[in-house]
Amino acid sequence: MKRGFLNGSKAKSRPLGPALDGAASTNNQNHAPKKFERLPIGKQEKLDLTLPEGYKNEAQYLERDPMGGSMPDAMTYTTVPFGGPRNDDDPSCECLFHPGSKEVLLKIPGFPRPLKHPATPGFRIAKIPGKGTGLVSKRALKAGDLILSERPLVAWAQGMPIPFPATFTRQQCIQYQLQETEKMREVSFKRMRPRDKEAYMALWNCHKEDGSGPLTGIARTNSVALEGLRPGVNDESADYCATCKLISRLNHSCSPNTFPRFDIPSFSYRLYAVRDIAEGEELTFQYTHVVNATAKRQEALKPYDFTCSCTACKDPGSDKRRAAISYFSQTDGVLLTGSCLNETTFAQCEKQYKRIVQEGLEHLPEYFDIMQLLMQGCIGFGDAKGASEWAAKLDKCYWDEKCDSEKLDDLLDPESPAYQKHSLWRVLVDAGIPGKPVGMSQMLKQFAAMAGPGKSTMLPGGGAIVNVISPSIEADRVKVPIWKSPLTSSLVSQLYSLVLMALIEVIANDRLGRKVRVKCSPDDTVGDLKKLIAAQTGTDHTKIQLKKWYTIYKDHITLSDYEIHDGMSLEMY
Ligand SMILES: C[S@@+](CC[C@H](N)C(=O)[O-])C[C@H]1O[C@@H](n2cnc3c(N)ncnc32)[C@H](O)[C@@H]1O
Repeated sequence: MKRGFLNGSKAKSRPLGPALDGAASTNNQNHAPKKFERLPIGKQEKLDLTLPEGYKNEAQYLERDPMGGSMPDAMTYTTVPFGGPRNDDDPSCECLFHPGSKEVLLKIPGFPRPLKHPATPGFRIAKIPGKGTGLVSKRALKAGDLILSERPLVAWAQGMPIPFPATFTRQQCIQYQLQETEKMREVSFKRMRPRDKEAYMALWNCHKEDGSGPLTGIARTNSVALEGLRPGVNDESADYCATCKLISRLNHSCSPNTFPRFDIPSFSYRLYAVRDIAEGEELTFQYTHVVNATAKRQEALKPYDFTCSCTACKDPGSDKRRAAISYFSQTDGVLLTGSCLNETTFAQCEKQYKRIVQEGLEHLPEYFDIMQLLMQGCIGFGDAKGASEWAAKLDKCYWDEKCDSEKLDDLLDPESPAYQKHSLWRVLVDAGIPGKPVGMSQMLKQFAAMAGPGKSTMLPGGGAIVNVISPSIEADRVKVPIWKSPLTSSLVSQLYSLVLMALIEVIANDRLGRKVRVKCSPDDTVGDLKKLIAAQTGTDHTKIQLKKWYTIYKDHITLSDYEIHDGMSLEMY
């Protein structure tokens, strides 16, 4: 499962989930996988491979001294805790790391720290009709309750540095990748304790006939995304997939009621309830991006050999609500901040919150974001009671990495003096009620604050160019026009919509068939567009060339002069 399972697009709402031990979306294309490319999602066509004579995988895999660090250019086998388990009950995890990952852990004082267990376990293992084994709540759980903590059995690099014979087709490369991956994992497996080996081999495997070996098949069925350990390799494919004895038994739901958050210092997952759960209810997780429409979700779940029959899959109104959730978080929601809400946009945020709850999508980052906005809006309107109710909900979102209880502490009591001192206190009442003017400089400051340090340029004469980098849309760019008259708060929110509408989306295709989608303004120059592409791909913008047929686009010419329009595809070299 790539619960948060590794479905590969936006880290923000990345599903965990089994099966996705490899998230390349390019598996149908006829090119060799790149150096760290993950194994593609889904079942593969099994092929008999004959290697070219004398061909050998030269990649280096080292079993190092337990306290030693990584070697450049070599993968490292290691056990957490380093040096092996400290006693029989100490959970251990066998790892295959990229260079640099082990160093991240060596720097953490007291690594690995003890696991944080709930006072009483919140689950039991049970047979679930039609789903095999699963987990069920042992007692009534509240949103934010810790259900269990678990160190994975294995944490393996998803993309391995496997060189491919030049004569191989893409499908042959994938088969070779499966075979070589299995060999590397066998070394790791041999290092495990007998009872951990047994627990691993007892897990479900839906990749028995596609050329995946047993270790890889089980990892592809059960692994959970593990991020944040790849300082040496600037490539998403260099993330890890972890397989657990318990969490890997969670079955899928499109409205999951749990989320496993990985805690690096203790090298363990903490499984939280994301809403109230009744005693005896099945505990579930998402295997794929659940904001997608039903048909798309069912397609993505095919490799797991089941058809999802959860409430959302059967509710004809669900797709529309999920599309509205997605649309809001990628458009209006991106630009709104607590200090620029008004009655209308606040009401839109409330609707977004209700849709998320109705769809049972509390595990998504969007749930935390919208509640934060609503809390800030209440502060801006001078409503401490309303704000404290949102603060109390936010304070329980332990599964979300943005949850910071210390910051919320002061806001739990509506009588707290922290409200009067808050930088947003009554800003919407004092400066932004409909009809009251909001200064140009105030609006620009809001845009600049959204963009973050160094992302905006104030223009002489009163305009600004702001690059808004939001977690959900990675490189959106907003041009704030020169605005001479004072603005009311409702004009400001209209302006946000206008700015969004004015943006076009251009698709840059590279030679390997990968697509980079960029939102930009028709007034942008080709040079600007290259910078936006570079911001998404992590490449140097001066090295990018954009073409369409025989036209090589020149940096100083605008997109509208080249008649580049919304939805147009360009070739990128
Ligand atoms: C990661 S395993 C989950 C644990 C598994 N049920 C077991 O017995 O070990 C994934 C497999 O569980 C089953 N499964 C998961 N979610 C399901 C669902 N919503 N409906 C039916 N089967 C499901 C499928 O067989 C899937 O391939």
